[in-house]
Parts: sequence; C-alpha cells; structure tokens
Amino acid sequence: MSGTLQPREAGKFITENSKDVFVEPDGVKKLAEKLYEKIDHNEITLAGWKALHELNPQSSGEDAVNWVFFADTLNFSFWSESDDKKYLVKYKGKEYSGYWSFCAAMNRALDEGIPLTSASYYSNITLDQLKYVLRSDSDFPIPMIEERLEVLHQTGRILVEKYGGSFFNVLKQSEKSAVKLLQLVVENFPSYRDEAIFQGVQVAFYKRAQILIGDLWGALEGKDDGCFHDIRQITMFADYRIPQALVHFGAMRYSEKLLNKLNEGWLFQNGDLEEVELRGCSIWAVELICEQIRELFEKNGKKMSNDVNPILIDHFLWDYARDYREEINVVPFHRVRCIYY
Ligand SMILES: Nc1nc2c(c(CN[C@H]3C=C[C@H](O)[C@@H]3O)cn2[C@@H]2O[C@H](COP(=O)(O)O)[C@@H](O)[C@H]2O)c(=O)[nH]1
Repeated sequence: MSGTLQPREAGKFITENSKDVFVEPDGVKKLAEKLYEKIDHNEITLAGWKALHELNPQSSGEDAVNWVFFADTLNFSFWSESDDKKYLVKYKGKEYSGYWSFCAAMNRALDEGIPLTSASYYSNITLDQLKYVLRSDSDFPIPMIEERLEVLHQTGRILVEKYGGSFFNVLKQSEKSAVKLLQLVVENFPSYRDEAIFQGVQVAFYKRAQILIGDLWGALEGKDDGCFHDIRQITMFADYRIPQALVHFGAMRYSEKLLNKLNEGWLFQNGDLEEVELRGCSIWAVELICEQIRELFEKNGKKMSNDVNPILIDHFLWDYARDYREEINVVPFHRVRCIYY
C-alpha cells in the first residue's frame, strides 16, 4: 500500500498523463447538471440499492453482509464473446444476464439450502459443486470458473482462519471507517489487490474492494456498522461498463486508435496502458462530476444530502448502462479477462 497512489490520486495522475482517453470538461459539466436535478428530486438515493434490485439482499444483518462479501469476491468478468453466447440464469420466472445472472445463481443455490455464502462451505467447495451452483440456463457457462474456484478457496480460508468465518468481524474491525475497511480488505485478501504500474508509478484501482464497501453501505442502509463517516473517500468502481456510460454522456472521449481497437473487439491484458487509462480516467471523471454537483447545491443554496458521492453516481451510470444497452454499446466496452473487474 505505501508508495502506491490510492484510487482518487491515481485517477488524477492517469488523467493528466493519458494519451488515448480524455476527460471532457463540457461533458462532465452537462452530466453533473443532469445528476444534480435527479439527486435534488430524490431520484438517486442509497435506498435504491435494495428498492431497484430485487436480487440484492433485502435484510441488513450478518447474512446480508456475508452475501455481499461472497458476491463481490466473485464480482468480475461476466461479459460474453457475443450477444448470442451469453451466460444466462433463470430465477423466479425471470432471466438474468451479466452480473445479475451471477446473483440469480447465488440466490438459487441459497434457496436450495446450499450454505453458499458461508466461508466454512466455500473455502472447501469443489469444482463440480461450484459448476452446479453457477450452472447456466443457456449453452454458455460463466466465464473463468477455475479462477473463481481458486479465489473462493483463498478468500474463504483467510476468513475462517483470521475472522471466525464471517465478514461481519472484518466490518466491525473497521470501526465505521470506509478507508480503514478498504485497507483491511486489500491487506488481508490478495484477490482484491487491484493495482497496476503507470509510467513507473504504482497505481491502485481496488475496484472490488471499493464496490464491496459500496454494497455493504447499501445492504446496511448506511446505518449501524454501515454508517461509514468517510464514505465520500470511496471512488467509483473502475469496471468495463462505466467508461461506456461516460462516453455516451460526452464526459469521456477516446483516440481514433483506441476506438479502432474497441470496435475490433481487441482483447486487452489487465495492466495494458490503454486499459489503465480507461480505468483511471473513469475514476477522475466521476470525481469531477461529484465536485460539480456539490458546487451546484452550494450555488443554489440547497441542503445537500450525504448521498452525493461517487458511489451513487456510479450506481446511476451502471444501472443506466444496463437499461440502455443498445445506446451504450455504440462504443464497445474494453475486453479484459481478469479477476479484478
Ligand atoms: N462500476 C460498477 N461496476 C459494477 C457494478 C455492478 C453491480 N452493482 C450493482 C448491484 C447493486 C448496486 O445497486 C449496483 O447497481 C457490477 N459491476 C461490474 O460490471 C461488470 C458487469 O457488467 P454486466 O456485464 O453489464 O453485468 C463487471 O465488471 C462487474 O464487476 C456497479 O454497481 N458499478
């Protein structure tokens, strides 16, 4: 961690030195104005984490905390080679794809009485058991099943050996500090150490560690152990969908060279220069949007809710990218296979 630029500073540094991805001030301003209106009309709230997403846990207890930790430990790489080769899961009469198909598979297993989110179970789960739990209702399996098994074993063993098998104990140790929880997660659970080298500088994205905190904040409704006093320090989650949304709204722009690669379906490696620029500029664009929303509240003399932060801006952009997939896909997402996002 020491000497590594943390996500917000990493985003700024990468943006200032980026060659193929650009944060567009006019687009940032327009998107900030759009989101200011939505937040001011209570259309973007923390309560949306449960209200808008039926697969998310609706409770706020220890089971919900361990559900979130399991989900975010495997919250990576759901994209499929092509739209007609998607991993799909049917659950309670509805068909899900992408991240939601994974959540549907989790809830299907729990409904079958499999103690999936219990570390004592998943630390020893076999490949066949995991294949059964994550089985597809299309002809295409979930990507990276072997890596998922390895990550589960490693993470489960640490949680059992160090934290009594429950992520609730890690949460308690953070003493309602999101920054302290981020440090605890990346220090104790290696699969969450989402870092890269950019122009010789170690930069951190910590996408799954940060979304874990965002999802815990949502599951606990910002109360009790989830009442993080420094939640504003968490940045957006540098995945492969938010860049699409930021480009769609004109807040980010790509070079011709990068656009050509994306349109060809180029497979990037985690840590490639363009991939790091995409992720870093996404972080910084959302930070700038957040700052401008806060300035708009101040300028209009309006009381600002605590919910004006990169996490809820991220949720809006991610949900938008899902709900308006055709428009968003005009510029393809960048393809990477890795365990970080
Ligand atoms: N930046 C950001 N990335 C997010 C999420 C989520 C799910 N969170 C939702 C659940 C409850 C909350 O209300 C959130 O709305 C998944 N991902 C990432 O997206 C990718 C999957 O995309 P697709 O193939 O289209 O399903 C993959 O990298 C996955 O890691 C988010 O919120 N923000």
